[in-house]
Amino acid sequence: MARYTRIAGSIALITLKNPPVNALSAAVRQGITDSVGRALSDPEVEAVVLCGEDGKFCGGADIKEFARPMTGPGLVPMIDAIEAGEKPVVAAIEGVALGGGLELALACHYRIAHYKARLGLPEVTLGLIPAAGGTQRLPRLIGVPAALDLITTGRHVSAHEALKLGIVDRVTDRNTLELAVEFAKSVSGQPLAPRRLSTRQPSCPTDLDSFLEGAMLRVRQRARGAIAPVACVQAVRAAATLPFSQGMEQEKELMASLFTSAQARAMQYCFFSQRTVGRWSMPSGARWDNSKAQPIHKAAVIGLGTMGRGIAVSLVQAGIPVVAVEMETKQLEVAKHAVTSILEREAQKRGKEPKLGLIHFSIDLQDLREVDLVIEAVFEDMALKKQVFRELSSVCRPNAFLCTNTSSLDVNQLAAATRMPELVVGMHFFAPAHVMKLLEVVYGPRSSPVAVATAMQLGKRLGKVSVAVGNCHGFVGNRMLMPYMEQSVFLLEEGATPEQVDQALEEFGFPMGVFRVSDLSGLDVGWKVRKGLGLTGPGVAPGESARIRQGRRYCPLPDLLCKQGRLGQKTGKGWYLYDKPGGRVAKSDPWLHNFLEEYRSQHGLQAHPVSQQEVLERCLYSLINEGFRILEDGIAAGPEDIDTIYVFGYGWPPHRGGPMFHAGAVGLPTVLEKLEHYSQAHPDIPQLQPSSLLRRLVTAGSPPIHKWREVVKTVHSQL
Ligand SMILES: CC/C=C\CC(=O)SCCNC(=O)CCNC(=O)[C@H](O)C(C)(C)COP(=O)(O)OP(=O)(O)OC[C@H]1O[C@@H](n2cnc3c(N)ncnc32)[C@H](O)[C@@H]1OP(=O)(O)O
Repeated sequence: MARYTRIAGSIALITLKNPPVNALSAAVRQGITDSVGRALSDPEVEAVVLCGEDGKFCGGADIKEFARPMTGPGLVPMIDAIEAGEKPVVAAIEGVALGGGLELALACHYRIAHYKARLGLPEVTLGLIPAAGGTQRLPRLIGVPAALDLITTGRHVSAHEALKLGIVDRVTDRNTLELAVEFAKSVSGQPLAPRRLSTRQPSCPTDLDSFLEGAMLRVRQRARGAIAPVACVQAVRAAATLPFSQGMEQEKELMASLFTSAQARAMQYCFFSQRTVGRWSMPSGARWDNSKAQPIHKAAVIGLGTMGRGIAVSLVQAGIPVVAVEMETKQLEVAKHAVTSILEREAQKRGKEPKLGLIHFSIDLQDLREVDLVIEAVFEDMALKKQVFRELSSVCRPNAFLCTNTSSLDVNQLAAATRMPELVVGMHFFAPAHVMKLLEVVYGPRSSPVAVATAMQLGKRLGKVSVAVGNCHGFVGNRMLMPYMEQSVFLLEEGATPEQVDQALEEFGFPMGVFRVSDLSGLDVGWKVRKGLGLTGPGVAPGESARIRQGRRYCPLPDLLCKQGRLGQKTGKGWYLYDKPGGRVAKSDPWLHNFLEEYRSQHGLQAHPVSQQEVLERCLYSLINEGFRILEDGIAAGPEDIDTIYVFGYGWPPHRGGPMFHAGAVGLPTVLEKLEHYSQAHPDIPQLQPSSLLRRLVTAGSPPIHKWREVVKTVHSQL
């Protein structure tokens, strides 16, 4: 709803009231419509101030209403009435003005923002366009290039950037409402026509066509297959080339085709999943709302390789003092130089001073005595990590939280090496750790709820999307990746090329196919893991067949490439060829194609044409199947957790919701049928055998994804 009050004699104050973000629900739209009508018809009112309760202007249209039939007044007529009114309306923007919230502010004749406010049109991240006039008014206010940037990326801008761009008229560190009221009085009686954005001409680049073509190319590259960014460009083109009313018609048509699309559903599911994972729970019954996080005043990172450096940068950027530890002076100096450069570069990008004073570099573990939390990021070796945890346990305060950044090792074994195993959790960051949004918080059987709550809270402070997961090899993300990667190399044995597999995955929407990713991260990473698991190297029993391990099919191709020194981009060759070591542009490598042919003939393998459909079904359904096993095992609390991990950490296209959402969208019976088909064709690949949870869900009539937890619960209660 909206509250109407009269203040300072002649000012009508309209306050949006819909906690927590004053979203524009039907009741709020009705409240605004009624209040604006009242203010315009009251002869004693000279001007209007529009604000939001509790320091938040407006978080936009009410996303929860999107799935229901529309009721109440429409957003567009409400907004148009404000702009057309004969009394000045000033938006007092505190907190957020996002989506429909910013569109509402754009219809006001003046905008005043608190310096901490954030503004933006994030509809594209929900699979939509800003269709309450945002695509038509913003270009008319700040010009086509700047508007296109905001609309196609959905990024939020600070109040100061908004002022520079011309979105707001004033930024204040005073009481925004008081200033807005003073301002409203000062502009009362001034002509309103120039303030109505719908009447302005947008400023366009001289080469508009080529500018828009370039923009279209970029959005298509950035999010392959996503339809909303394309519609954003089309809507802004309409703003640049058509009169306002026709532009609005186009905006409406484009929105109509997006609103009910599968992509919009998927992206809105992602939005709510991100919030669902914040309400974490553990099988013990510990939850986000009954476990209290401890404050972290000072942290430490031990091991300053690529991951440790990124984690240290993340902590410093969040304003947390850090002790950064390496074992030897020489390594410490190299790391210090690298971390300082990243901090300086990142600060420059944000127009801020680097917080170099917050980081202390050391080779002395005694420097960790005062810290509240340590994140270990040493080499991925169990014996070494255990040694580090033993030392940390004796050096650190008894109540210090000890976290490991391991990507797959057993957190419980590390906990066992300490005096306080309940204070040990995994904090699995993703490279580069200061950029990637995902954090897997891994709890072992002995991790205390306080330790989990503290790691989750710290993740939030670092700006991460934190997901609490159970302890198993590879946790959630990497565990699901294993069958996916296995399928991709099996497909090479059967006749596919890396190019074909990558193309299929990239057309599905991944930014990079599996082989390009492998070249980028280095083939030796997986090689080391496989050695550790006894799948290759000295751990393999003598006489064991090259293509069978532990009784199941194994593909030695990645190991063979590693043995030849083909480790990916860093050596200039891997699955692809690069112009030099460290080169980034992947080219097809005839050597590799010959190598594959020789390998197949050596092992008596008959190559057959592999279709794009087979690539997708085998790679994606084996990954999804593992996701069902993870749910069955209680390693992830729900499908939303898995999907959030994949969208934020593994490049799963958000417009496809995440692997588990995708399974639901394809249809669980179809996924089951395909897995049955492929597992019959490949009985030596157990990962293709459908999980019992998938079977149960299909038997239960394939309920919608938000009901899966109930089926999982019945599985657990029967165990
Ligand atoms: C014709 C169509 C015209 C316009 C279309 C639109 O306006 S689409 C909506 C555009 N707006 C957005 O995309 C903003 C979405 N919200 C956010 O980005 C953040 O929630 C926000 C506002 C920055 C606040 O972040 P914070 O971290 O403080 O809170 P949190 O995200 O946990 O949200 C708190 C609860 O509010 C719910 N919520 C947030 N925004 C909306 C919304 N627009 N509609 C409905 N509900 C919203 C959110 O789900 C949380 O509730 P919970 O029950 O915990 O899930």
